[in-house]
Amino acid sequence: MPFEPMTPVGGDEKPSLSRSSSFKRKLSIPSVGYKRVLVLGSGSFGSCLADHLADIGHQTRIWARNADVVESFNTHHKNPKYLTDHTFSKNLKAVGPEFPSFEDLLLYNVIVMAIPSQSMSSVLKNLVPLFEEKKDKAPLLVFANKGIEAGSCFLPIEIIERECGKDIAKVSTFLSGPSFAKEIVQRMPTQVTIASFSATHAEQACEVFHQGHFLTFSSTDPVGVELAGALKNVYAIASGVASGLGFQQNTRAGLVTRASAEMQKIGTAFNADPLTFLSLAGVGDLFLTCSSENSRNFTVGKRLGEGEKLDHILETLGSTAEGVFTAEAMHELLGRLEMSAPIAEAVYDLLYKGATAADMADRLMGLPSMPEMARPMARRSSHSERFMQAVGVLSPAQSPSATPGGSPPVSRPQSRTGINALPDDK
Ligand SMILES: NC(=O)c1ccc[n+]([C@@H]2O[C@H](COP(=O)([O-])OP(=O)(O)OC[C@H]3O[C@@H](n4cnc5c(N)ncnc54)[C@H](O)[C@@H]3O)[C@@H](O)[C@H]2O)c1
Ligand SMILES: O=P(O)(O)OC[C@H](O)CO
Repeated sequence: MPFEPMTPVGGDEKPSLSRSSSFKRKLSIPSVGYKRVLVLGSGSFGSCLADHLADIGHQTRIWARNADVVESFNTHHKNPKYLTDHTFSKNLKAVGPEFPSFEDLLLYNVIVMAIPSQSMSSVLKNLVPLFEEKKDKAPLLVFANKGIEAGSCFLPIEIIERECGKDIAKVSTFLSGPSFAKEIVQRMPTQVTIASFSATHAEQACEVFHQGHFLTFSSTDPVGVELAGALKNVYAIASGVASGLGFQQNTRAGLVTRASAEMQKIGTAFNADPLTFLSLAGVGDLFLTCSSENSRNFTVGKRLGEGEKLDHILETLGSTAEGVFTAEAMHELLGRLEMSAPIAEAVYDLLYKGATAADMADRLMGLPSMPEMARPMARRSSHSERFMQAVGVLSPAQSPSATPGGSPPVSRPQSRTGINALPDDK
């Protein structure tokens, strides 16, 4: 589908927030100018981000692998499967069901990927010829998925490095934070983090998305942001279980706080900045997802707590609950890290080992008393070191094998909060 000349959609006129609620802000032209954006993935999140980007003036195409979805977007401005009540921006056009050709991919200067983490790799492979051709002039890449790949236990940035190389991984950007798609399409005020090892790319991505109802904050801690986004889904399942069992606010607040401590501890092993876990992508998304039935992960947990079987829940959920896969990957990862995280482990046993919701509650409330706060400890594993070396944030000279008798220097600032290492660290 050819592009018009690079002017704002609708000429010089600012697009209006036609479907906004009482919260209306004047739109401004993004400071990076209008872009040609391709959104890959036409589920809830890809659709809502494409709607936002088209509405604020970017020439936006959404790729759907289903012909009916393409037809419905282009004819009725509707997604027949997700966010079905919403009428999408008339400026948004769909392409597909075939993946865009190499020549078409050359037209875009921003590519947003909103494919569930377990399928991300297969879609990413289609972009490799583009990256090989464009080398350091690759389009700005924004990844919006929140999960860990089962089997490899890879974060999205590691999948990118594996499929596309470290040069692409280093400039990729990751959008995360408290952001239910169904609220974004209603133009409810939403705030997110966009992170990259490249501050320039993170800031550029922020400028593409930033508008009155959708605020962006940049970060240079993509690993912390991705870990937080993936892990909160597992803890949302735990919080849902508590709700399904009939527990109330004390339980949830305690669970979320201990979940935050587990997340910081795991983050430390990945050399993530502990402060990231206090950000929008950290506690922001953790609070949101652990406290709302609009969360699919919370819903899975709640239905398990009420006694439903996992297979039936997943068959009838109708949308992706990343936490189910991430719980399995996290179990494997915790083993490799030689680290315990009792809540995450209890979710794994509930999903994969036949434990019941009541078993889970007994186990977590049967933990011994312990100091709540412990000194932070950097517990980097060979898993995280391999990855950090691959993307160039750790040189081989800094690895433990090159540092007789001790851990290598850790480049991130040390936490003063003291809550990122739990007292049961081995
Ligand atoms: N929905 C939200 O509110 C929300 C918010 C923030 C982040 N996210 C994250 O965004 C990611 C996508 O979630 P979602 O809510 O859009 O999921 P969804 O279940 O609503 O949709 C998933 C979409 O991906 C498509 N898809 C799956 N495998 C594919 C493949 N191999 N090739 C092409 N398309 C494929 C499906 O057809 C579907 O359109 C997840 O990682 C999720 O955690 C979602
Ligand atoms: O519906 P969930 O549980 O996948 O959560 C969606 C988003 O991650 C919320 O920020």
